[in-house]
This record gives sequence, structure tokens and C-alpha cells, in this order.
Amino acid sequence: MAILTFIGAGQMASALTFPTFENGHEIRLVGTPLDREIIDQLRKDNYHINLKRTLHDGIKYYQVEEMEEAIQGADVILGGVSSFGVDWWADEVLPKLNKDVPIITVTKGMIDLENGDMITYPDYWQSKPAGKELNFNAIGGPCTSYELADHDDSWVAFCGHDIETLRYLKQIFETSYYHISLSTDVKGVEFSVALKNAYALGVTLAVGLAEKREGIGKVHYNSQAALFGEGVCEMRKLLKLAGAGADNIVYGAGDLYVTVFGGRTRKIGTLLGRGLSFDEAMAKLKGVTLESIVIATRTARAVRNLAANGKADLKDYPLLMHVDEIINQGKPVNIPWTAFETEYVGE
Ligand SMILES: NC(=O)C1=CN([C@@H]2O[C@H](COP(=O)(O)OP(=O)(O)OC[C@H]3O[C@@H](n4cnc5c(N)ncnc54)[C@H](OP(=O)(O)O)[C@@H]3O)[C@@H](O)[C@H]2O)C=CC1
Ligand SMILES: O=C(CO)COP(=O)(O)O
Repeated sequence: MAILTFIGAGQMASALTFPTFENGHEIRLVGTPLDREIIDQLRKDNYHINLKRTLHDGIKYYQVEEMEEAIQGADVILGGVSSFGVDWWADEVLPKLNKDVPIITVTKGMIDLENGDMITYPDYWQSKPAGKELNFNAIGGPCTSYELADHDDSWVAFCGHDIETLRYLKQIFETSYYHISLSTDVKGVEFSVALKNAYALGVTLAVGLAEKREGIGKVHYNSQAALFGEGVCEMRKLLKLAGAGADNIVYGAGDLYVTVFGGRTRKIGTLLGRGLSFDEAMAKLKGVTLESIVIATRTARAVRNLAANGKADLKDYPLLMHVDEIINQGKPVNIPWTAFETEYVGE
């Protein structure tokens, strides 16, 4: 049995208590300053008010001021914040961690630098003085929290620089329904699953466009599939541009699929496709975790910066550029269909 301390009691970290608790480990779930109500309710009856599932009886719950007690004696630390909590995690959590205890984080995203370089969250945390000596690992791949809690079969990738640590983590987390590949290509896994959030917004514009034409609830798949194909194509190019292994597209494409059908990003793409302005759509979704906006903005900015230095061609990313125009320049949805067309002539 190992002692696992999860810091951040959002939906994904809380869903991961299912495989790990069922494997017989001691689970300590610590809330962020924003998770107070979640922890209060869990302490009463194990019910998670955002995940909308009852967690296993026996999990230990901690408010943020009890974090140090929860970290004492832990064998693994799991980071559960979203992109919006990355700096809180860097400032408030990293200084309390021990270099001999592996860390695994669920946060999907990346940070772009002024020169257009893109860095993963594990690399960002490692660049902090308190993170220098820590052993960061991360989870990527298609896995909605509520479906994991329901024991639907899920296949993800654990990535990190040390394969022995990854193997150790895998035997702690893996169950008959939570399947884990391992990869030391951290950039590849992390970028792939970060990018899917930008493109999930792009694909789900088609959901809203069909509803705008034919009424709410009307579904068409041709247009969604066309945007999905273009999205995967652009993600693959972006992986190469960022210096990451393009084979990792397998995790990003799977993640794009699940997010289009079951993720929160579907909500914003659909509203924009129906014709709401960006501000109207955001107002309707107040309180929903929408990382797609952050990732699309950062990715488009990185590509524009690289293009300005002759290292990228904006014409290779028409869907990303259009998503950026919609969310950052207030432009209406007008899918650039002809920009997706290609011509291939064999040898
Ligand atoms: N690796 C994987 O397999 C998967 C990863 N994910 C990713 O996991 C991450 C978390 O997702 P999920 O749990 O669903 O999201 P939630 O919104 O449920 O949880 C986010 C967590 O981050 C905290 N947080 C948000 N903003 C701040 C802040 N400014 N300071 C401190 N803490 C903050 C939240 O507090 P509060 O609850 O109050 O907002 C909460 O603890 C995301 O990056 C998501 O993309 C999602 C699915 C699968
Ligand atoms: O990352 C996810 C599934 O793998 C969930 O995506 P959303 O944040 O859009 O819900």
C-alpha cells in the first residue's frame, strides 16, 4: 500500500481516487483555496458537488491549510489543478514538496514564450527555484473525469523523464478499467493533449452551425468530421513545430474525440457556432472550466511569433487562426473551408 496525496480536489483528481483507492492505497485529497465547499461536502457524505459522484468511503479529506499534514509521509503527490491554478501550484505547493517523492499532474496545457517557444507545464514548474530538483510526471490522453468515476474503460499515457518512476506510478494507478501507456516523450504527450482543447472548440463550431441552420438538437456529422480531420492535421504539424514526436497524435486525437462528445469545451464551441458573440457565450458559461480559450490563444500567439521569425507559415493552421480570430478579435464564425483543401500528386 502507498500513501497518495492529491492536491487540488477538482473533478479529475477526485475521479482518480477511484482506481487508486480500489487498488488499496491510502488517499488524501486536499482542496485548493477554491475547493472549500467541495471538501466540506465530501467530509459530510463523500459526495463531490462538481463531479456529481460519491467517492469511496475511507478517503481522507483536507482543507488547504492542512496541506502540510496531508503531505507528511506521502509516497506520491498528484497535482489536480486546471490551467488557471498552475501558478498557485508553483507558488504554494512546490516549496512544500520533497525531491524524493514523485509528482504526477493531470493539468492539460502549455505556456508560450515571447520567441514563440512552447513549454509544457512540467517544464514550467521545473524552471521555478522550488521545482528544480523535483521529479515531475504527467497524465495525458482521453479520459473525462465522470466516466472514469463510472469505471468506463479509459486508456491514457503517463509521461516523465525516468521510465522506472513511470513504471512505479503505473502499478499504483492501473486497474482493469484504467489502462496506462508510458512515454518519456513529455513534450509529445503534453502538447498533444493540450492542443486538443483548442481544436475541440474548432470542431464543435460545426455542432452550433448545424443548430443555427436547422434548429437546436439537429446534429450533422460531415462538418464535424471535416473539422476533426483538419484539427488532427494541424495538431500533427504543431507537434513537429514544437519539436515533439508526431506519433503522440494518438493521444491528442483520442482526447479530441472525447472532448468533442463529452467535454466542457463542446459547450463554448456550440454557442459560438449558433451565432453568439464570444462575450455572450462566455457570460452564459460563467463558472465552467474552459481551458480551450487559454490554449487556443497561447498556441495561436506562439505560431504568429514563430511566423514573424520565418519559422512557421500561418497558412498551415487555418482552423487555429480562425478560432483565434473568433475569441480574440470578436470575428463571427465563418469556417475557412477552402483553406483546408489540398492537392496530392503521387510519384
Ligand atoms: N490528465 C487527464 O487524464 C485529464 C486531465 N484533465 C485536466 O485536469 C485539469 C483539472 O480538470 P478538472 O479537475 O476537470 O477541473 P476542475 O475545474 O474540476 O478542477 C480544477 C482544479 O483547479 C483549481 N483551480 C482553478 N483555478 C485555480 C486558481 N486560480 N488557483 C488555485 N486553484 C485553482 C480548482 O479549484 P475550483 O474547483 O474551485 O475551480 C480545482 O481544484 C485540467 O487541466 C484538465 O484539462 C481533464 C481530464 C483528464
Ligand atoms: O480533457 C478532457 C478529457 O480528456 C476533458 O476536457 P474538458 O476540459 O473540455 O471537459
